[in-house]
Amino acid sequence: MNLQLLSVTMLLTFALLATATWYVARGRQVHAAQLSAQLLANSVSPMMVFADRPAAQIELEAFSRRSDLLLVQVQTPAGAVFAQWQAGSGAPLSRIAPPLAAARLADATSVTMQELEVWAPIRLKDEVVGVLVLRESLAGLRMAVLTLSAAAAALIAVAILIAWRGLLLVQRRALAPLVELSNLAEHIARERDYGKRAAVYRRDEVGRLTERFNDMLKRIEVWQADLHQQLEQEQEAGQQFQQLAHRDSLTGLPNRLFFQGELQRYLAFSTEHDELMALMFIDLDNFKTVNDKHGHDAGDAVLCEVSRRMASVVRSRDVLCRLGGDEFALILPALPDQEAAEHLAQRLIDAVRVTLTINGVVMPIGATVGLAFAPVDATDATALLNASDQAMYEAKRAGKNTYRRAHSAGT
Ligand SMILES: Nc1nc2c(ncn2[C@@H]2O[C@H](COP(=O)(O)OP(=O)(O)OP(=O)(O)O)[C@@H](O)[C@H]2O)c(=O)[nH]1
Repeated sequence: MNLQLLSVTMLLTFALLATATWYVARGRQVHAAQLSAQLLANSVSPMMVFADRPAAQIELEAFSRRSDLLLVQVQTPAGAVFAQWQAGSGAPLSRIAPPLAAARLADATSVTMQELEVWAPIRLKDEVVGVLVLRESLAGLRMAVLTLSAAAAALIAVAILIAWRGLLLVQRRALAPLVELSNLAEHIARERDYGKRAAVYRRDEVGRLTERFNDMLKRIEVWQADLHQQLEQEQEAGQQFQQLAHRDSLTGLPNRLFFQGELQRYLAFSTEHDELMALMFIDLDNFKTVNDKHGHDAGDAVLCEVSRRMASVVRSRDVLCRLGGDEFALILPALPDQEAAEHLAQRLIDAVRVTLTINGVVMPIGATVGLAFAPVDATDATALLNASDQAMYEAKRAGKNTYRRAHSAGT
C-alpha cells in the first residue's frame, strides 16, 4: 500500500510537472515569437512605406534563420501579400486571413498543439501600414519537453524501484520479530512449554511487546508450577486419605471398607472368568480371655502378631482383611480346587496356634475358620459372607481351632 501510494503520488507529480513544463515552455516561445514579430514589423515598416519589396524580402530571408519558423509574411493594409518567406519547398502562400480584424491594430496570437501564429501590426508613427504574420512550429519544443519527460519518467521509475526495495527491507525488519513472536506463541500453545522466551532485538514498540509477552510467560510458568505442586500435594493427601480410610490402624491390614469393595470386585472377576474363589471368615478363639486377663494392650499385641502370622502363610494374591475386633476375612481368588482352600485354612489355624508369648506370658489364642466358595455356595458378596460366617459358627460349635465349609459345599 505504501508503495502504491508512493507510485501514484510520483506519477501525479510527474504528470503535473510535464504539463506545467509544456505550458511554460510554449508560453515562452509565444512571447519570444511576439517580440520577434514586433521587431521585424518595425524593421519592415519603412520598406512598406517606400514599397521596397526586395528589401523587405531580404529582411524576411535574414529573419528566416530562426529555428522552428514555418512562415513569415508581410501584408498590405488591404490584405495583399507584400513579401513572404516560407519554410520548405511548398507552394508560396497567398494571403492568410487574419484571425481577428483587430490584428491590424494590435498583436494577435493563435496557439495550437502543433504551431503558433502571431499577427503584428506594422506601424509608421501611429499609422498602420501593414500586417506581419509569423508562424512557428512547436515540434522542437514538443520534442524537448518529451525528452525531458522521458528522462524524468526514467528517474521516477528508478526512484520507485529503490523505494520498493527500501520499503521491503524496512517491512521485513519491522515484521520479523512479530513473525517470530507469533511462531513462538503457536509453539507454546501446542507444546505447553512455558519455559520458552522470545528474543528482544530492539527497544521499540515491538521490543516492549516482546518483553510483556515474556513477563506473561514467566507468570504462567510460576502459576503452573504452583498449580502442579498443589495438585501433587492434593493427590498425595488424597492417596494418604484413601490409604487411611482403607487400612486398619492397629494391624496395618486392609479394613472392612476395603474388604467390601474388593469382595465385590473379585466376585465379578471370578464370575466373568469362570474361576473358583473362596472366602474365609476367621474368628480368634478366647480373645476375650486375653483381654480380660492380660489387658487391652496385650490383646492388641496378640491381634498384631496373629495378623502377621496369617499374612505369612497366605498366597501373594490372597487378600487378608481385619473386619473388626478379633474377626478377619480372607479372599482367595483363582483357586485350582476346594481342597487348596481347605489346606490353606488348616495352615492358617496351625500358624495361629503356634505358642504366642506376650510379656513372657503364653496367650491361649487360636483361630476358627468358616469357608464358603463362589460360585458353589453363593454368587453375591452378602450371601458369600453369610455362608462363611455360618460355617465359622459351626466350627466354633464343633470345638474351635478348626474350620468348616459352608453347607452347600458339603462339610
Ligand atoms: N485389645 C483389643 N480388644 C478388642 C478390640 N476390638 C474388640 N476387642 C475385644 O475383643 C473381644 C472379642 O470377644 P469375642 O470374640 O466375643 O470373645 P472370644 O473370647 O473371642 O470368644 P470366642 O470367639 O467364642 O472364642 C471383646 O472383648 C472386645 O472387647 C481391639 O481392637 N483390641
